[in-house]
Amino acid sequence: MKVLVMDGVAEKGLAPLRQQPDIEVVIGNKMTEDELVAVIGQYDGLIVRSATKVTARVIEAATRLKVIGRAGVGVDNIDRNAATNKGILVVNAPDGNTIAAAELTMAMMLSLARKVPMACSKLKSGCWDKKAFMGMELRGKTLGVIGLGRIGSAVAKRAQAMEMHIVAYDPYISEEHAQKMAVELLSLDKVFEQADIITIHMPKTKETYHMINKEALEKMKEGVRIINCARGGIVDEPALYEYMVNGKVAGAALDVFEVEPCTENPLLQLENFIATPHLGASTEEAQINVAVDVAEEIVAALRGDLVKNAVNIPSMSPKLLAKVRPFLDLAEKLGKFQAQMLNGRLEKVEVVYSGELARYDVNPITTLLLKGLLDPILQENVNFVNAPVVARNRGITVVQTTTDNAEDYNNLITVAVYTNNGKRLLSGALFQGNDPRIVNIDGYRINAATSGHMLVVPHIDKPRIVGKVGTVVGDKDINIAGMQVGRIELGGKAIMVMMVDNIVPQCAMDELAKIDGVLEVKMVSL
Ligand SMILES: NC(=O)c1ccc[n+]([C@@H]2O[C@H](COP(=O)([O-])OP(=O)(O)OC[C@H]3O[C@@H](n4cnc5c(N)ncnc54)[C@H](O)[C@@H]3O)[C@@H](O)[C@H]2O)c1
Ligand SMILES: O=C(O)CC[C@@H](O)C(=O)O
Repeated sequence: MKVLVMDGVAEKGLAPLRQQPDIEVVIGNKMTEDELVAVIGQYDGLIVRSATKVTARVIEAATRLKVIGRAGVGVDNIDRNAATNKGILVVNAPDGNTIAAAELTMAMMLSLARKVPMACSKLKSGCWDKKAFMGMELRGKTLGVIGLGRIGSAVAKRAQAMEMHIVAYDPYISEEHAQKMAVELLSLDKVFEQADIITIHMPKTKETYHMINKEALEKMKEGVRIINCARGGIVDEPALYEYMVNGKVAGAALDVFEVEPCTENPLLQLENFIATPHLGASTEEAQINVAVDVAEEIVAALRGDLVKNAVNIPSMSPKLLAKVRPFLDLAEKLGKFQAQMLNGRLEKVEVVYSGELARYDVNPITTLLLKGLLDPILQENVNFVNAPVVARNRGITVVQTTTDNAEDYNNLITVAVYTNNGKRLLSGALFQGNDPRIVNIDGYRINAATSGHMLVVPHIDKPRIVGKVGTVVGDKDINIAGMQVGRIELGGKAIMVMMVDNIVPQCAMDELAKIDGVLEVKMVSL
């Protein structure tokens, strides 16, 4: 396998990749989109920071690519929709540069308050000017944090040590988190009204694009100071320029710009404006951290293991993953089983999670079930990343529900698939926490393993059917390893599940179908 590493990702952090004997690491130089399009087809993995743009064209040309890793947080340089549609996993390294970005924010705040960069450059130009650089203390001032995630929280904590009062706006975090941090959660307008300094720590999205615009600046305090170490484009730069020139904004510090690299921006001419060239993550520690994190994720993804920081699939903590993992395997097997039992065009999938499972986030389990179900029946590659999108694109309705009632089991996954020819039901459970079993097919109770080859024969419950089926299979020199028969009532419909050591050939299946009382014959290999 080959992994292309772009954008000067720290070599020291690539050790987890370099240690893999079957993975070749190729360090790429800066490339245009066309150049990347020309070479990307050779790679199984790609690692970028922010400079390389992984566009839809690049993804289209990436015929073997399985994973794109971002050595950092923001994935706005990667076309996630295109990657998801193609089944390419996108992972990031969200924790490694939190402190670096928070410390740069503190540096920006202190620089704005004490005008350090301006005083320094004046002195270096030969002018000892004490009067021009009267500063402001941070103690007692109100800091408005917009986006109280990892970096926003780290900034709040540091600012509290400087005896600042912290208010924050973040519609997606809990009151409890804010309370724990001793941060007052307010509406955006209230933050604008109260803050002496505003610092931005959220992603660039449709919602946050130009959030700091004329209207917002109008609502802020006279003499406000603004910091953005998150993403360019959240601050409307011409509006900021206008409000700095008219004096409403006393100072601003930007590490990120709408267009980067940024060397021509009018803001750079302003005395009270501080700029750095996207240095938030530029510490040796952060670069090694993010490189190690992303390299480990790439290895996991290429090995088919679940990753911790996927941005286009449901993620889970390692602790939760350990608990849920056996259910993921069971769900995939149930999907695969159903795929081989299907008769007709798939229209709807209903999954019911019962018992202890109802306590977990079941979305990833449904995703694996869909992968198991759709991958064998579709021409396109269906994986953990694109399974829900593939189902949606094909008009297959997916419904999932949870219930505490698992009948006789501690946990139970029941999947009903609906086709134009009717409904097929299958249930599986984990016995003793890690022994996956199929416990019900179309309402017939059975107890079958989720591995190997199975001949599934719905039939009429009457003498000599089992024997005849066994004879046909035996005549083909196929060993029968075990058998289960499930029936609801004597003489009614029943199901036979025969565990066989080899796949039963089609000619034998045709012969079986002709046996009087046999209703259907399906070969299932898990
Ligand atoms: N300058 C740099 O080099 C650098 C380095 C690291 C991270 N970053 C950027 O910093 C930002 C924050 O990173 P993080 O690790 O703290 O991410 P995070 O995901 O931990 O936090 C982002 C927070 O923003 C909040 N948010 C989302 N939409 C919002 C909205 N409309 N209004 C208010 N809050 C909103 C989220 O709820 C979340 O709490 C990201 O954009 C990241 O790309 C920049
Ligand atoms: O890689 C970098 O230098 C910047 C990373 C930063 O913007 C991020 O979002 O993690």
